[in-house]
Amino acid sequence: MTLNPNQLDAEALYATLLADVKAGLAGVPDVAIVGIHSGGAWIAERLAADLGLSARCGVLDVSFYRDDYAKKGLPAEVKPTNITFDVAAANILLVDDVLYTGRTTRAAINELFDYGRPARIMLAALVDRGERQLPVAADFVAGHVAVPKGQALVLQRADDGKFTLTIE
Ligand SMILES: O=P(O)(O)OC[C@H]1O[C@H](OP(=O)(O)OP(=O)(O)O)[C@H](O)[C@@H]1O
Ligand SMILES: O=c1cc[nH]c(=O)[nH]1
Repeated sequence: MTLNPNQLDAEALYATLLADVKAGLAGVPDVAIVGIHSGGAWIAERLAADLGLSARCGVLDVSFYRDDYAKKGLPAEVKPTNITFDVAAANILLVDDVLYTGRTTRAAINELFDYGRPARIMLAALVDRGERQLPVAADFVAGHVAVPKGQALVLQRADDGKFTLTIE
């Protein structure tokens, strides 16, 4: 679905993503969910709770795995990666809020492989803004939106856990 950038309903998008993921993962064994810090981790946490998989939910901070790490160094805040399930042979749903160039996905896959050899990695994103620089595609995506270069899609989580998505 192509979205109007002025009318982004993050809660409706989340509901769509949840339904798609639920259908797509039906019958898949050894599923684990991993979110990319920070927006992807919030979505992963909520998907895991809604799918009864909270015990197999992890978080990745890809800062050390970015392809521009040598040039840019670390951001002010780096959250620890936390993977407590066995990655080897798991069917992993990697979750991010926004899919853009694909470089964050590449970094996350590299990091995951340092934990073991998964059976499969699938990718879920709340929104896809196109403009890929790497051959990356999401298995599950709730909507597509065109955003001018230089602007960012920003996901926020309120105290009640609800999501909002804005262009800044
Ligand atoms: O496909 P890409 O071009 O890599 O872009 C997607 C990533 O960019 C944003 O993260 P950002 O690096 O802005 O960090 P944040 O999640 O902490 O805002 C977004 O949350 C994705 O993780
Ligand atoms: O590795 C990465 C991840 C996100 N963005 C980049 O430019 N590089």
